[in-house]
Amino acid sequence: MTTTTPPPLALTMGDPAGIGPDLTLALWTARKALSLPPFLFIGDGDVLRQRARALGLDVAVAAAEPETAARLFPEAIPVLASDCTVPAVPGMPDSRNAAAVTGAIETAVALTLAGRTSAVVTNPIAKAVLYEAGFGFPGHTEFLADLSAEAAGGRVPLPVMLLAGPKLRAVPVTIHIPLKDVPAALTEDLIVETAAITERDLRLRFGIARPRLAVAGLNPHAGEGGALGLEDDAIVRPAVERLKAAGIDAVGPLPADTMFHDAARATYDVALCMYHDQALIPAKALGFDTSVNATLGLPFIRTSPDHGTAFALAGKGVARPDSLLAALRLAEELARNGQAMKEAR
Ligand SMILES: NC(=O)C1=CN([C@@H]2O[C@H](COP(=O)(O)OP(=O)(O)OC[C@H]3O[C@@H](n4cnc5c(N)ncnc54)[C@H](O)[C@@H]3O)[C@@H](O)[C@H]2O)C=CC1
Ligand SMILES: NCC(=O)COP(=O)(O)O
Repeated sequence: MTTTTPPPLALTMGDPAGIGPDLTLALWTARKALSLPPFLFIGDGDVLRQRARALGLDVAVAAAEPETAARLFPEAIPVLASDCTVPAVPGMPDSRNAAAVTGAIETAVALTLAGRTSAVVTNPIAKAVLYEAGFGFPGHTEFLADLSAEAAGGRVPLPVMLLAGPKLRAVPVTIHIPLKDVPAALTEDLIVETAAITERDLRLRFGIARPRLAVAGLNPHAGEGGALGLEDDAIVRPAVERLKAAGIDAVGPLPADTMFHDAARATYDVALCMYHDQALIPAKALGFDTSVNATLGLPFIRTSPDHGTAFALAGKGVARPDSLLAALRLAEELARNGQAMKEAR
């Protein structure tokens, strides 16, 4: 059993004009009551100071390194600088600050891979704002996979998006692509690889001894025997058969419209969905404030709130910090499980 204090979580700034700073401040202000896990905020300290003033919060901010963050945390928000180019105005994103946003993510990954922070927790980014500045990835998920290549042995790992909440865990097999491109992107291999990563991470990181996977069909009624689409029988069903042959507890293809009600959800640990909204609509409908977006398949732990930048709420003190809190707690738990696994080896 270890007696050492685990490294802090690395919490990235996200879009400085979004609600990330509000949520960070709200949680830190309630740190004692919440027994908040210590984090190192990677971003612009002035953004936190200015937002605290706007919200009437008495918050101290202190320059820190991972090694000093936990000691400083009771008195101040520890900040490792990734500074904005122009002042951040709540609700008014500016692509000139893109380098500070993406730089914070890069730093968080590097620190976590080096073992100096225990997990990456990301505040929301606005994808379109980053695209304007030339960001070449659809979102965090794909960017984080790219940043993992060296640590993963030189190959960009397949990142798996998991929405995890108290009522549902759901994984979209295809992620940030237009709906019209989904059928072509959906292959037997992609389903099998995504399912295998999900099964392994649920077992090893989440401690579910034998995860039960429910695999959704792509088409209405899972294709209705081919009358409503061919992909379910041609692609999804053979993938499920391969998973079963590999010893994974998988069923499907299931009609997606009847797999998210209470009784259906009780029969599985994770729903494997064929496209983004098939997974994220039920996840957010069942737990917008309690679900966490975690990335599986990476050589480090990453979690995030399930929501976005909510620009209309930034600087107003009304954004709910529950999902970010859940993300910090899940990151702490997964890091603890990972540490216990290492020590048990
Ligand atoms: N992990 C990430 O970085 C994510 C980023 N996004 C980005 O966020 C931007 C805005 O996306 P939207 O689709 O508008 O989603 P959004 O999640 O920002 O907002 C959707 C609705 O939920 C409300 N809302 C969101 N978070 C809230 C909170 N904590 N408390 C109270 N109400 C909250 C908003 O006011 C809005 O009505 C986009 O640029 C998108 O790319 C979206 C999802 C995740
Ligand atoms: N809708 C979920 C989302 O956009 C989050 O994506 P990511 O930035 O975590 O890849």
